[in-house]
Parts: sequence; structure tokens; C-alpha cells
Amino acid sequence: MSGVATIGFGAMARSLAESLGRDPRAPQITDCLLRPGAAGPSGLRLHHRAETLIDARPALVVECAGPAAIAEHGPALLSAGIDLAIVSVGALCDDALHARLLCAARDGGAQMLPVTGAIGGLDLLEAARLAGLDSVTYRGIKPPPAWAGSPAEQLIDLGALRGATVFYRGTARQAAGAFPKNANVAAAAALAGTGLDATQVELVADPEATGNRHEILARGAFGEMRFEVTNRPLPGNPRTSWLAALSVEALVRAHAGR
Ligand SMILES: NC(=O)C1=CN([C@@H]2O[C@H](COP(=O)(O)OP(=O)(O)OC[C@H]3O[C@@H](n4cnc5c(N)ncnc54)[C@H](OP(=O)(O)O)[C@@H]3O)[C@@H](O)[C@H]2O)C=CC1
Ligand SMILES: O=C([O-])CC(=O)C(=O)O
Repeated sequence: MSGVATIGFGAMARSLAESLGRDPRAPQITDCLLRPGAAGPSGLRLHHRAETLIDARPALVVECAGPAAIAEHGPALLSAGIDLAIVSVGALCDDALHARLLCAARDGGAQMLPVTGAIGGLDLLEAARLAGLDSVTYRGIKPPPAWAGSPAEQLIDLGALRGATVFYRGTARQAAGAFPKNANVAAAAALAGTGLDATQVELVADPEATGNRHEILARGAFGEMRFEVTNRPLPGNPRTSWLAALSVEALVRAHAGR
């Protein structure tokens, strides 16, 4: 097994491929699984069906495409014994899909690896929950253009905001379902902490925001935690934080031991 494959080749996969490509000692992106008929970058082996990617036997596949792509390809890759890094962590809010992925990974002897993405502090939540967590709240705050193209457009007039506006409140499961391209970090925080139904989420559009900000507030037997990160966006996609791509790169390097 050699090489790393991506599912999708949008902003995050491009950033990952470019960054790894600058380091000759790093594992390299060699293969890419695209939608049927979609054009892809030159220099990579392009696949339009999971079967041909499986035949290429990459050491790791990194999903950079969205929850639907995980449902479509994840079980087949894992049951074929191919490790799969999951960027669209919100896909794991679908309990039936999550169970199918775990089952496929067990049957194939492969690893399913959710990334930490554009947030941090998840190790602390995982440790703290051992003694009991009382509450975990996640807030995602982005400038209005970063919410363009999301369901936020149906809830508020993004162009007319004068100050920070909370436009969505719900559980992490509800948020990940409603905002599949924006609430992956909420799902990651929930899975590390109190779970998808007990984690509260607030999504905010703020004309004064200087980046994509993620906050976690957790309370429990351990004490109290406040986490905050303000991310710069990827040049190719203002919705996606650069740190999300960097967290994928860190995982790819750790997987290869480089
Ligand atoms: N965990 C985290 O912190 C974060 C996770 N994410 C997740 O990462 C994903 C990728 O982000 P980003 O690169 O910025 O998004 P982009 O929209 O820039 O790229 C996604 C790419 O995936 C392709 N794609 C979609 N569905 C499929 C499929 N079924 N099979 C193959 N290719 C597919 C798209 O093609 P097309 O254009 O034809 O649709 C597009 O080229 C997001 O969808 C989001 O779910 C994003 C940010 C942070
Ligand atoms: O990139 C980010 O800032 C986070 C994001 O969109 C997500 O969680 O899906």
C-alpha cells in the first residue's frame, strides 16, 4: 500500500496536496476519487468509482467532499481494509451510517479516523467526560460572506447585518444536519464531549468578525473549560478554515510516520 488518496478535490484537498507537495519527505497525494464525469487535476490518478480506487490500494483515503460522499464510499473502502480519514465529521450524526462505518472498519481491519478539523480542545473534553460533563456549548462565529451559500441565507439577510447575530440554535445533531458544510466542528466537539443530542450549538454571523471563530464552553466535575480559536479561511473557500486543512495534513503525516 502506498500513496494517499482524496475523495473530492476542492479547496481543502488542493491545499493539502500543495502543502505535502512542498515537502519531498512527506507522504504525497497520488489518487483522487471524483464524482462520475467530473474533471480533476493533472498529475494524479483519477477515479470515478470506489472500486478502481480500492484496486490502487492507497495507504490512506482522506474524505474532503462532504457527508454524502462518506455514505457513498466509506463502507466499501473500510471493508476493503483501507484506512479512511473523515473530514466531514457531521456525517457521524447519522447513527445508522456511523454504525455501518464502524462495522465495515472492524470487518476490513481498517481504521476510521475523524479529524479534529478547525477546532481544538477535543482531547481535554474526552478526558474530562471520564469524570462527568454537565454541559458543553459550541459557538461558531463567522463573517457574513462565510455563511453565503448556507441555509443561513434563508434565516437572515446576510448583507444587512449591523452587528453579531445569532441565527441558529439547536443541538449538535440538528446543526450538523441543517449546516452540513459548516457544523462539522460542532459534531466533533459533541462526539468528544456530551454527545450529539446534549451539546448545544449557536451559529453567529458577525460583520466585525476577522476570521472563522470557534468557541467551546464546558463544565463538569473536572472544572470549567473555555476554548477559542480564530481561524484564517482557505483562499479557495471562505467557509473552510485553513486549520481544518492543516489538521488533515497533520493526520496524514502521523499516519505515515512522517
Ligand atoms: N472538520 C472540519 O473542521 C471541517 C470539515 N469540512 C468538510 O470538508 C468538506 C470539504 O471542504 P472544502 O474542500 O472546503 O469544500 P469544497 O466545496 O471546496 O470541495 C468539495 C469537493 O468535493 C467534491 N465532492 C462532493 N461530493 C462528492 C462525491 N460524492 N464524490 C466525489 N467528490 C465529491 C465537490 O465536487 P462538486 O464541486 O462537483 O460538488 C468539490 O470539488 C466540506 O464539505 C465539509 O463537510 C469543512 C471545513 C471544516
Ligand atoms: O472550517 C471551519 O471553520 C469549520 C467548518 O466549516 C465546519 O465545521 O464545517
